[in-house]
Amino acid sequence: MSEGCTHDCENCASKCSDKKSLKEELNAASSVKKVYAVMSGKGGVGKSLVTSMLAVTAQRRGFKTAVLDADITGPSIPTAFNIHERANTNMYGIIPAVSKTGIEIMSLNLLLENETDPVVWRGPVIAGAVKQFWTDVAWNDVDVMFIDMPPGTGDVPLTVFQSIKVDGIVIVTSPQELVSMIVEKAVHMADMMKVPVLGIVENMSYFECPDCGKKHNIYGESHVDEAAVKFGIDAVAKMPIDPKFAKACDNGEIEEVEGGWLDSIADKLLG
Ligand SMILES: Nc1ncnc2c1ncn2[C@@H]1O[C@H](COP(=O)(O)OP(=O)(O)OP(=O)(O)O)[C@@H](O)[C@H]1O
Repeated sequence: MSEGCTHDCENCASKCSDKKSLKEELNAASSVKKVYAVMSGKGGVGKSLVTSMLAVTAQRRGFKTAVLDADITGPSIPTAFNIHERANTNMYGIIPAVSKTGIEIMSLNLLLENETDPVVWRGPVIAGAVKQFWTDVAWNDVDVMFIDMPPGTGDVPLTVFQSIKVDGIVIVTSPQELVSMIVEKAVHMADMMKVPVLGIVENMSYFECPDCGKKHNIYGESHVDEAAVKFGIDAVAKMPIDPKFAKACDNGEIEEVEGGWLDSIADKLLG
């Protein structure tokens, strides 16, 4: 152990001979090729909506897709995909739920007796549950997995980056946020974790009048393009405010939503 040991071998610059990786082994029966984390600076900006829509886009493009819902205390992914059953297990581990179009999903809601039960757990227990979604779930030959992260840059995002091999990050913001600051925090965390930020989505960017098609910046002018240039992020997407998104999430119909708002991000992630 070196004198300057930080006990964080993944990110420590010391050249110790006994460096240990904190990365967790994927379940032995699983295969997951690429993993992308979807982050936001605060709750309610549409991170779960963007995660779901990216997953739907990937599945439509022919990639075997999965969603790991790491938003343990506010899981909204199962509802968006109309999944309300409990998860089963077999000799290989926990079997993820499968959506109508074949997307594999794991969320704490699939393990609760009642999906309305609150999860009143401390940080390390929550972080442990997320790790188990990687080590104990039998993901079946997945090409691309999206992780719906809890908002912010706290305990659970840290655990995800330390224990799971993440290939890239997508940041979701809204025009009301101090975009530059939010993006900068996420970019710094990504740098520390040595994971590239591949795209930014500005959700609720504008409202498009259904009668005349004019776009209105309800929450003010967008600054996401400036932030993207500042931090060298080349894939930017803007999603409108549209009640059909909220309705689709609430009714479990996210796989029926059509539109290419996230194509620039999907092109970057999926090629
Ligand atoms: N562009 C949009 N237009 C209309 N409704 C939206 C839009 N984006 C998100 N919503 C709705 O806003 C609510 C919050 O969205 P969502 O759950 O995706 O946010 P979140 O950032 O994941 O929140 P949290 O981190 O608290 O889970 C949902 O009901 C969702 O359907």
